[in-house]
Amino acid sequence: MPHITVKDLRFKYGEETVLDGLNLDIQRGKFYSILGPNGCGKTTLLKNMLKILEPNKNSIFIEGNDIYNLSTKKMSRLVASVPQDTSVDFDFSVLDIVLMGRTPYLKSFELESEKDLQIAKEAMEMTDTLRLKDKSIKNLSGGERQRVIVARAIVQQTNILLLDEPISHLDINHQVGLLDTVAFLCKEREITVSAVLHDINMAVEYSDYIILLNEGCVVAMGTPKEVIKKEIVQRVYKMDCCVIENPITGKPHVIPIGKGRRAI
Ligand SMILES: Nc1ncnc2c1ncn2[C@@H]1O[C@H](COP(=O)(O)OP(=O)(O)OP(=O)(O)O)[C@@H](O)[C@H]1O
Repeated sequence: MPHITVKDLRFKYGEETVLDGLNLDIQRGKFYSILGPNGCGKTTLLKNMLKILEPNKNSIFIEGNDIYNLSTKKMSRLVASVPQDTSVDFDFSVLDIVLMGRTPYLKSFELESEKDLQIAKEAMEMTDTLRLKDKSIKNLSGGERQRVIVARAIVQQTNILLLDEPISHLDINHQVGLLDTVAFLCKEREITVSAVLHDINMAVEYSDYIILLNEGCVVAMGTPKEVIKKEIVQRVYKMDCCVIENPITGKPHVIPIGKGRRAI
């Protein structure tokens, strides 16, 4: 059975159709990247999978259970997420923010245990945020804050991780570090990952499968080699490009050709 099934998912904001009958089978322990041009519905899809937006009955199933019928508490033990906007209004320390990921496991007013602190410490080491633990979340850079919110999602210890542009604020070293961590969780702990990414080449290197969306529909889904082809990328992103083979990994590598780029 797929870990997550999306069946004919349709979603409208008012009269505007944004998701137009999506079908996906997402397998356990695999890394899926969700790609597609701005406004094609990637975040809306993730928000439906998280029940931040209310999906229709019989349209999203986790381990065979219709999420329509799952409580918020049950959902928070099944799915952790990193939103696109990681800004936090409250003046909490980084450690407090990370520990919030343990809330689904605590009773009302119960304090975190030594084990919770240990889980938080491990996640902070994985995301290179431990040295920030006593700082206020309000005083972090965008990239530091993004890594803290990833740590919070990791401590939730769910089998599903949904990430919305998790590397958008990170320098290249932390981009690779973060995707390495997520890929490690995927492989070693059998966590299912769906990450919205804009960097096609990063997605190719880290994903088992790519889901390519356009105008609320799945245009292609498959391995990076199956999906990242010149004709498909040019058509969906409406731009000229060439796709070469990455000399190190043998995977497809997209080189965009802007109007200002000259051939040698
Ligand atoms: N709250 C909202 N109310 C009305 N329309 C919305 C709302 N949120 C998003 N939309 C519209 O829905 C469409 C899909 O938005 P969504 O955020 O899912 O796209 P996306 O693929 O994640 O885009 P991006 O790559 O720019 O983040 C867009 O046309 C957007 O303008």
